[in-house]
Amino acid sequence: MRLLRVATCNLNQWAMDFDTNLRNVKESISRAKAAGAVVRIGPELELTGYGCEDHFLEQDTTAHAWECLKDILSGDYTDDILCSIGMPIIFKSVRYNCQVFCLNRKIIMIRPKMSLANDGNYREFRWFSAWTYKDELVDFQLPIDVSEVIDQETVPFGYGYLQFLDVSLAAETCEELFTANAPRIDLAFSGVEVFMNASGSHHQLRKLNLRIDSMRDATRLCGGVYMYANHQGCDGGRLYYDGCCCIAVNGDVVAQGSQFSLKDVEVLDALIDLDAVSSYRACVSSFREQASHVTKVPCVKVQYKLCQTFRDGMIPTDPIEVMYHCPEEEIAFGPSCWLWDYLRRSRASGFLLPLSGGADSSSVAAIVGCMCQLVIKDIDKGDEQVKADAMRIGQYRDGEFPTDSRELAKRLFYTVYMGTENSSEDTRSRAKRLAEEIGSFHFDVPIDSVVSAFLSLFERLTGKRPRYKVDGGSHTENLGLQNIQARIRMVLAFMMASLMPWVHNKSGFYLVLGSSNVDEGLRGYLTKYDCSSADINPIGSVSKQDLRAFLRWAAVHLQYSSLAEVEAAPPTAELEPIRTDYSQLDEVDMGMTYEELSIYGRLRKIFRCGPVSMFQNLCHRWCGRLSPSEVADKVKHFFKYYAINRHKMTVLTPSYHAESYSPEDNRFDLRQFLYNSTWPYQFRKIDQLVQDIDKDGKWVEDRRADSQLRQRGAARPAQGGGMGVVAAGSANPGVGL
Ligand SMILES: Nc1ncnc2c1ncn2[C@@H]1O[C@H](COP(=O)(O)OP(=O)(O)OC[C@H]2O[C@@H]([n+]3cccc(C(=O)O)c3)[C@H](O)[C@@H]2O)[C@@H](O)[C@H]1O
Ligand SMILES: Nc1ncnc2c1ncn2[C@@H]1O[C@H](COP(=O)(O)OP(=O)(O)OP(=O)(O)O)[C@@H](O)[C@H]1O
Ligand SMILES: NC(=O)CC[C@H](N)C(=O)O
Repeated sequence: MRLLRVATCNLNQWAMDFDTNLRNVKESISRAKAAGAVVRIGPELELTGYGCEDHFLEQDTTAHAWECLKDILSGDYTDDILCSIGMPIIFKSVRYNCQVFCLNRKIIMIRPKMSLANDGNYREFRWFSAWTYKDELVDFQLPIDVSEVIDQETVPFGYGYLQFLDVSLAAETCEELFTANAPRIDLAFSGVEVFMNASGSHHQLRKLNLRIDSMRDATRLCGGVYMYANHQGCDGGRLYYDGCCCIAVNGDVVAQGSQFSLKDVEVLDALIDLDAVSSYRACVSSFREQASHVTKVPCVKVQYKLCQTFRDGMIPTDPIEVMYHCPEEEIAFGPSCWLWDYLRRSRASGFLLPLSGGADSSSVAAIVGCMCQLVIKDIDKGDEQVKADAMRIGQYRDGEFPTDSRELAKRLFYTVYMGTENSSEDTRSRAKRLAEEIGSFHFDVPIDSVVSAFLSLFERLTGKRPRYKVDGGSHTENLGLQNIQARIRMVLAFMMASLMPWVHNKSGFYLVLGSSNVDEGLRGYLTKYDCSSADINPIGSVSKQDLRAFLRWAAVHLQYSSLAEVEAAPPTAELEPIRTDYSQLDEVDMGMTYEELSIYGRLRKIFRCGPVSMFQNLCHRWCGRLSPSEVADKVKHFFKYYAINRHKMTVLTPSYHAESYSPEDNRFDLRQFLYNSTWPYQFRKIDQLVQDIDKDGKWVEDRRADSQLRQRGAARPAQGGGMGVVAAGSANPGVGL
């Protein structure tokens, strides 16, 4: 029996912070060795951090990565352990995203990434080239200072595998796991048993199963061992890399790391029986057939043994049940870990949140509360890094440290209710109760005097005083009066965030948290530069529906029981006067429900629908419920407001990326922001389609019959009728992960 102990890791790297990154890489190698592992893999571009973006264009970045690698190779880190280390490398003036294989203070091979990630949040082609040459490995001349230290001039560079005396291994870098023509197929046919995947992969709600299924499928179809390493944390941007390093063997996961954690380094190891891999492959007839006439893959022969032979007490690691968090937990833990990294790295002293007692800001408050709970749990478990960070941020003195999440929240979390004459006692008291449950330092500040000061100033200036709609004012007056309340809140929030530490004899500043959600952003149902303009926003790409589920979950699991009431209340901005016959409600104001908004959002972004194809899809989906002309009205209404308000996305507070239908304009959903909001061409086409449908009524009948059949469970493929129908509820995003 050939036994191989392998180790993979989650590292919390920080783009461009070479000290932190190098320390974590070294720590992970030391821990892998301590566990007896002879193979260690780290995340993609771990020495620089994955999110360096245009810093990759600077020669310094690559040069510093080489300096860090030289440092590692100068010590005993790589003695008796094969390490794959991720870094950028320039070869013949072209930059590649590489896994560098090191053993016993030498570099034995460099494998450049062959399929770059370029969808959604990823833009690797902007900084790197994909390696496409597959025929042979080429010689790479090492930088002179590295060459002198490790006494080696060149190293094989390119696509290939490492043939040790007793095992063969190869890289498959992040995106390559998800490509149709994955390298592992030819590699497996060439006898490679261990695939080492260095990843930089971010969290997105409900996505983890795609990653795990890909690894399971990869090793189920090809046999073999799959080692997956990932970043974990906020490395300086909107993404949260969600770790979950793992090891899979022949279709089973045998080790799984955490998805959300405050730890800087997590190492996972497993003992693998490699003979089980060859036995698994050799028993599949079709695998044998295909492997017998495979294209030749270049390899580097290494005269070294990595495996151990069986001894008593050496038991290969058993398969485990994979653990998935439910979406509510993902919303709780992902954003709270991201906030913790942001807080400790920004060197701020805490957060300030305008807390309205509504669903959105209450969700953000609960996420900060969850962050405090996680910090206390990790301190209890003995995590010295978390403890040191918490002591510094909370400004604990004389060896004191936090032991209670509410006490910690009191130090690093201000919440402010900023009521006006339009606010209700319900929201005011809900905000207060939630603040008590979380432990935040809460303020209840009436802002009417400031609002009326502005209105008086305006009146002095123009001789006119606007009135609310309910008092006979026009739409413009009504909006103006709402927006001034909202914007005053933003100014006060920033003022308090910068001055409250001074008031409380503390150093530093607080970061203002925003709480607009993805649906409001898409519809533009927010005041530009009001409390939606903050420093960072943990829920900016979470949908209202998911937030409501989260609130129900958090009421129980985070023990903030007031959230149940928050969730049950109808969403309202409370910017207009409440009368016996009128109270402002979000869904009425918007002219659409949050549920509808979520559907529009998914169709627009995930399924790439313009107005016409959205109309076609919804005609099908809502058939029997709405007539085509009603569907047309709804779609036009949505696109009109989406277009009018798109400019608001350009100044959206940077927010945690959680959703594949995020309309975030800066990095993810790149579109113009000045539209013809009447969409004349597209709306005319929709009108024409409605007319055609109405003309013979046949289409409606067909669709109705279809829908009845479906309801009776008579599943049959959707008859698109040239309508390009997609299932809006489908989990298949059809875009890069
Ligand atoms: N094409 C364009 N490019 C760049 N900027 C453009 C623009 N068109 C308008 N603008 C600018 O945008 C302004 C209009 O946007 P904005 O000032 O936001 O005002 P607006 O969108 O008209 O009104 C805000 C809406 O948000 C709602 N709301 C709901 C819930 C909560 C809150 C809240 O704040 O708490 C607000 C409120 O009820 C109202 O319907 C214009 O006055 C102009 O300054
Ligand atoms: N009375 C208030 N006190 C403090 N902050 C407020 C108040 N009203 C609104 N805000 C802030 O402005 C943001 C936008 O207000 P809006 O009425 O749109 O709320 P929302 O987006 O529905 O969120 P929520 O569900 O938290 O009320 C809120 O999330 C909150 O941060
Ligand atoms: N860094 C990458 O190659 C990313 C690949 C893929 N889009 C993911 O999220 O996992």
